[in-house]
Amino acid sequence: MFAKRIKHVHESGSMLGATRRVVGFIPRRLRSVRQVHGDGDGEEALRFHKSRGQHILINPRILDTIVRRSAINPTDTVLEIGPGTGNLTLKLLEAAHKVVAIEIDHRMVQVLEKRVLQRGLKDKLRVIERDAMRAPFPRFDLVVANIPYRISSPLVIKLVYGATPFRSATLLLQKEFARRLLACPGDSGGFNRLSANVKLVADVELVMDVSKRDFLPSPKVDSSVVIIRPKHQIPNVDLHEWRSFTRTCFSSNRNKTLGALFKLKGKVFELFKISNGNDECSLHKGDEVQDEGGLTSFKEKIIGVVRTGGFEDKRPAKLSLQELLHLLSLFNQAGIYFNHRGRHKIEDMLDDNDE
Ligand SMILES: C[S@@+](CC[C@H](N)C(=O)[O-])C[C@H]1O[C@@H](n2cnc3c(N)ncnc32)[C@H](O)[C@@H]1O
Repeated sequence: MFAKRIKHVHESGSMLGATRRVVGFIPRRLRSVRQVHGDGDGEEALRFHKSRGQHILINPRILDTIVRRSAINPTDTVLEIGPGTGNLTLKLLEAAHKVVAIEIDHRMVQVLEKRVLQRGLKDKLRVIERDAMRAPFPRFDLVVANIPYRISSPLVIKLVYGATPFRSATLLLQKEFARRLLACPGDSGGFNRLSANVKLVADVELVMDVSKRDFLPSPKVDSSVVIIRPKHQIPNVDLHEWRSFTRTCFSSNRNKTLGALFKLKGKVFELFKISNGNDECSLHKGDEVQDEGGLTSFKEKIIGVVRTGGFEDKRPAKLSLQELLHLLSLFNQAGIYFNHRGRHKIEDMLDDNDE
């Protein structure tokens, strides 16, 4: 109990050292913090929930860098996912025309709104109290956020494959996750389906690494800030088909060759609706192979494309985007298409396992 009531001061650079010293006494498992905001917001007893990724960024230097590197114009509307108690929000409000913040936790919204009101910035903030993965995004120019790491993958996909055009997304992410976004084919950082899907439509830049000590309570992992910028021009490919195709290629052991992957009996048919010329096969997960002769020849056709394209011995995690696109075009030329059950809504895409 002795350490369960801790006082810390938000955002005050002069108090940060003191905060760090206090934080030093917090047991690893501590999840309850009594906060006193440095800007005179009064006491707020808050229990931070690990399950909601509630790790508050307390280092003002990092907060300032995030805002500065986001290059916010005074006319911009910024979307913030998970504003928490508002340390980042207050700085965004000073730089932007408007901030739209989506926060799932009512207690956080209450603290945030109180702090914003006290600063006289209420008119610039719109809070949407919802799960960001379920809420439709409003129009925005930029995203700037220290997000809950649990939703990193679906959130990044929702942004870069979403309908709203935006300039950039500055995100504080788990370090390993950020490295995957930055990875190139063959990198030890782990080029995977997520890397391929994001790289097709966006450029990713590393801004800085952030220590776990810069948060309260301190998470178990280190973090990184990245900036994701949607590309102005993307390859001429059906994005829904591309995503289904990358699911096939990265669906099992990263080290499996494409030859072995596509040879796996049933694998090809298991995950997708596949159209084969006029002879449409609509097989879904769990379906049995009905027409052994027809499907076997179809399977051979698929393997033939992999072989004649020179991809049989190659591994998906080592293929460049150009090579992946080339393989997809070879399939299409052979009358083989990948469509994820014909589903085209972004919400459906979010079920995907990108990691
Ligand atoms: C890592 S904290 C960031 C807090 C604040 N932005 C900061 O930098 O100090 C993540 C915040 O996201 C909120 N959150 C968690 N899951 C969410 C979701 N699905 N949709 C919206 N907000 C969520 C949490 O309640 C928490 O306030």
